[in-house]
Amino acid sequence: MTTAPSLFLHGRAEMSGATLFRDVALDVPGGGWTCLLGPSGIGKSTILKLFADLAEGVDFDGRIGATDGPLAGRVALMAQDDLLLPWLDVLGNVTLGARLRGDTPDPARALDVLDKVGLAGFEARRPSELSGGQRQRAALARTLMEDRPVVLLDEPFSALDARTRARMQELTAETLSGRTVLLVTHDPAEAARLGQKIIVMTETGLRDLPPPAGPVPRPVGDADTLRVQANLLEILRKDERCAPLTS
Ligand SMILES: Nc1ncnc2c1ncn2[C@@H]1O[C@H](COP(=O)(O)OP(=O)(O)OP(=O)(O)O)[C@@H](O)[C@H]1O
Repeated sequence: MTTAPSLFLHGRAEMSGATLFRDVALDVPGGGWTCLLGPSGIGKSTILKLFADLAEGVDFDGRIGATDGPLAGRVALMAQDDLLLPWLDVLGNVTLGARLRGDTPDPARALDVLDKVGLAGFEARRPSELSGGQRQRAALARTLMEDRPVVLLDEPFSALDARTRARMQELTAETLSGRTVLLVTHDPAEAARLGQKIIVMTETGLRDLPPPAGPVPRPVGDADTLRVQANLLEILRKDERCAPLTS
């Protein structure tokens, strides 16, 4: 893996003349986890797609990229929709990135990652033969297979039961250690566990919140983590348009 760069997105976005978001100033530190929260429809997924150069139909006016040069070829995106190809089995989906790049797929590594996400024995199934949570873990496995310095995760654990979610957070934090990770989540507990930078996006801008102390993933019962989780929930429940903003 090459060095994990810092990212920036400063600007506004429109689609068909309608504003998606305005005057966002987002800075994502390199080599760690940044968590982005905010109300539904505020533009979080659009930001991930802009970084991945997959924001079809979106007019972005501003500056976006990595501080050390072009981002192209250095980004893996796990979209909100799992985007598993229905005609491929799980193993085929998980090794798809390598085949699309013209690389030799590594089925042994893919089977190891599938084992780690709890899908050992599911490699020959089609996506239609999986539950929602299993599909999401297959998509996670595909993302973890990509050896990219920048990883964008759009609600990657949203379909998982609490126990599996905690385990997948730990696996993902361990696997992506040292990479630049931008995680979109609606879950304050998840942001408090994983965020080294925590940002709430509102209609009027971005608000940085101090993260808990300690390395990620933080223990679920850690007192500082629970305090930040509660604080985040309070902030998300309030009308953010009235809250003081830092940018
Ligand atoms: N293909 C599209 N055509 C038109 N509008 C779109 C399209 N995709 C997204 N939008 C609009 O762009 C805005 C931002 O959407 P986006 O998916 O980025 O929000 P989000 O914050 O990620 O929401 P959620 O938390 O519900 O996933 C929304 O108002 C949405 O309706």
